Amino acid sequence: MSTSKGLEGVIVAETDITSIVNDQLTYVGYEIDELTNQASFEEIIYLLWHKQLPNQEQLDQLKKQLYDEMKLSDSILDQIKQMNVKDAHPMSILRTAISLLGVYDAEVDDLSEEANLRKAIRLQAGVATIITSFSRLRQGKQPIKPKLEYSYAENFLHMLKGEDVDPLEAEAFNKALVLHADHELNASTFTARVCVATLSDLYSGITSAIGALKGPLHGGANEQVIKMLMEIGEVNRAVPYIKEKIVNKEKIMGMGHRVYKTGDPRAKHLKEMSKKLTAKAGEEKWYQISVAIEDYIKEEKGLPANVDFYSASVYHCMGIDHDLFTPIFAMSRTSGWVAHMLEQYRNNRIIRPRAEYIGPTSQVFKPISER
Ligand SMILES: CC(=O)SCCNC(=O)CCNC(=O)[C@H](O)C(C)(C)COP(=O)(O)OP(=O)(O)OC[C@H]1O[C@@H](n2cnc3c(N)ncnc32)[C@H](O)[C@@H]1OP(=O)(O)O
Ligand SMILES: O=C([O-])CC(=O)C(=O)O
Repeated sequence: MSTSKGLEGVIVAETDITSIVNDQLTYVGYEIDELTNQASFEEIIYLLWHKQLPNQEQLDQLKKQLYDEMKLSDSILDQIKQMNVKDAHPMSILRTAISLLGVYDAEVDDLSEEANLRKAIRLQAGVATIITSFSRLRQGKQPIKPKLEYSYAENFLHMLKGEDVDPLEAEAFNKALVLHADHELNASTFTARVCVATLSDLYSGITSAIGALKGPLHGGANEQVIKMLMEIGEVNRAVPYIKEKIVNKEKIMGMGHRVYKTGDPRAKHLKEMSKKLTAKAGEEKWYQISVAIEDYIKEEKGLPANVDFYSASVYHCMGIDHDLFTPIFAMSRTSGWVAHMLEQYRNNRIIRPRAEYIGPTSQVFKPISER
């Protein structure tokens, strides 16, 4: 048996959802650049779940379904209020609240495609309401209802902030949702697929995936990036700060990728939005510090910025709390997790690799009195 640490380069599934070839990313065969510049997040949800772009009627129906499911029941809201909302990390709250949605779904164990698509809508809508309601509750404010005329991105910002939505922020946020929607067999998507390959349910799959996304080597990196930018504080401190980290053999968050070697094609879009939004907010230094880090790491270590790097300054300049950055990633990625779980159910076999045993052998058991 040969091992591949971290399963690097191992192909364990065929998929017709997302492809990464020569550092080019496509969703169902559409180039990510084209989708980012032209598509709404709702069109991406439809594309990932149905493998085709929606027509106007299909899109309107999806938007209405999402809007209808964006109202959380009082019992779920009451239980969120009972959680440790002041101190717990929002990813822990989200993981628990998504699991609760499954507790209240009568068709939780109906694994038919029709039931799974209904559950998918509840999950995709619920994740937005959970994050925004929780965020308002911990500030002592009441949750805000969605608006039918708003897009998914606009509704999230509206339900979070309780204000009219700024068009540039809505554009940036929609792009971020499109860019984070799916990414082949990343760690959280693989986790979701492993979970449902036992024929467990969709809520369990998303709950497991949120747990995997939370870590700083994966989705949790975006929160670590903003922490780093805040610690650096001024542009002239960026390079000395990074040099010290490298000397101490610490990883620079938002840099490097398992699959991309020349560059993450999503990063440039977020970089562009970071430039625009930091300028609008009069906080250009976050963009300038980010560019200084990116250039230095590229030159010194040959590592590219990944999707988590520039999303940090984008969300910061939109006034979003830093600990909500990873939940926002989860909100977008719910669309991809669902698509992959549907694919797994359609052609399922339990996922059960092997490990090579390297521990002691031929041990003789001694009763506890002799140990
Ligand atoms: C949405 C996402 O999940 S994107 C990734 C988000 N995660 C991060 O940004 C965290 C920082 N990055 C990393 O930890 C890694 O690059 C990962 C987890 C993304 C990929 O990990 P792997 O493919 O296992 O690469 P691995 O960690 O083995 O790194 C290979 C080499 O590059 C170095 N390296 C990789 N990333 C970084 C980094 N961010 N900073 C400094 N050095 C790095 C490693 O130290 C290692 O060097 P060595 O060969 O001299 O020991
Ligand atoms: O693919 C990966 O390993 C991580 C990543 O970029 C993502 O999940 O978007």
